[in-house]
Amino acid sequence: VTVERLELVRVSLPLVTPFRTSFGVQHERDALLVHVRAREAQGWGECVTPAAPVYSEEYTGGAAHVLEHQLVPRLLAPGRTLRAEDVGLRLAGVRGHRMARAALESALLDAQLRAAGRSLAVHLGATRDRVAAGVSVGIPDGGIPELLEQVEGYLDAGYVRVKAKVARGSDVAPMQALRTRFGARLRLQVDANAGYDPDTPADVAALDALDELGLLQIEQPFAPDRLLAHAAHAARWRTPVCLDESITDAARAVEALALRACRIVNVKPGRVGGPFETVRIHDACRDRGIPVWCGGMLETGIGRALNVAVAAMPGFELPGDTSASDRYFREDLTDPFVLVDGHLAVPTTPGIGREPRDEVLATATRLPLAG
Ligand SMILES: CC(=O)N[C@@H](Cc1ccc2ccccc2c1)C(=O)O
Ligand SMILES: [Mg+2]
Repeated sequence: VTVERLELVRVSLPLVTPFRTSFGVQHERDALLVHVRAREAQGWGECVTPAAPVYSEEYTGGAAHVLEHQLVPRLLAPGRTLRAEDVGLRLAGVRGHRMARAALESALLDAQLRAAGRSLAVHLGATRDRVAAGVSVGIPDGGIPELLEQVEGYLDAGYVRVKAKVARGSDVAPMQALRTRFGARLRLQVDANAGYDPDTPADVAALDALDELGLLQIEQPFAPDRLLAHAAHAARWRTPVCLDESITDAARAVEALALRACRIVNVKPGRVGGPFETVRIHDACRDRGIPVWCGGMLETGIGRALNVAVAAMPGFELPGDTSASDRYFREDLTDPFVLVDGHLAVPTTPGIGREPRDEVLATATRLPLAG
């Protein structure tokens, strides 16, 4: 497509319930979107960074800065007519900033596919027209009683599996309470968001105790770079280790698998640099018989639309965190994703199949990057 105007759009959406993880608590989603106006069509992408560098090194202010001062100028230097497939090449000289890149690449791909009248799901070779939805449950302020209440509500809503956040001091007891309340049949996994230290005996003891609870996975117990530590403990545990923050791109995924650091991968298009790196990770895991699932970063409907199309790809055989819009927002930025029989419908219209609603955009701040 030929880019005529490129803007950053920043909008904050309140969360329906506070979302606490081992790295902090969120009360709203401060979203950063890339809006591409090309001659042929418009496109939208979402940068999944948190407001602070607590999940990875990236954060929204830094992403906005690197997009404005580094990524967009490089992208448009050779000329404004380009394909989404060229973004990786044009940004090849830049290290990291994968969440910022992902927003740019997916916005361009959205515009390109809209211009071609082709849905993202078809473009990605999706094989499903609806995807099973799991749910990620934070550490509630109200402790175990509130956790049981929240999980009950999500199971009633139809979510097919529950992922519970764990952290030092909030791990074995709440998970045992879920087992006691919902029985061995509850499809339950945990996500530590890198909150434990492999060299702290008490931390390892807590994880060893979680390993006794028949969980589907233990996600990212240790820091993202500690692949050997994950491998050492994965070998001791019955419960498969899933990595999220560690898996920054396909090359890292291949190394993590070769080191046996994990047996499952949480793939997030917004984390790994965009749809094309996502396909590379999907293919690398599939070639090695490693199941993947699509994680979430509290995206608005823009990022959620990308995730749902990705979750419909063949290798995404495990339910992910692509929950319905109302899990996070009373009013989504786009038409909502609604849970039906525990599944979300994959958009079939051109591009990502969602765009921001004008009334919510009215509250947004715009930063022109190229025009
Ligand atoms: C659904 C889920 O658990 N997501 C992340 C954690 C997470 C939590 C809170 C966030 C807030 C702002 C941006 C990104 C965030 C990511 C995860 O899988 O590890
Ligand atoms: Mg995670």
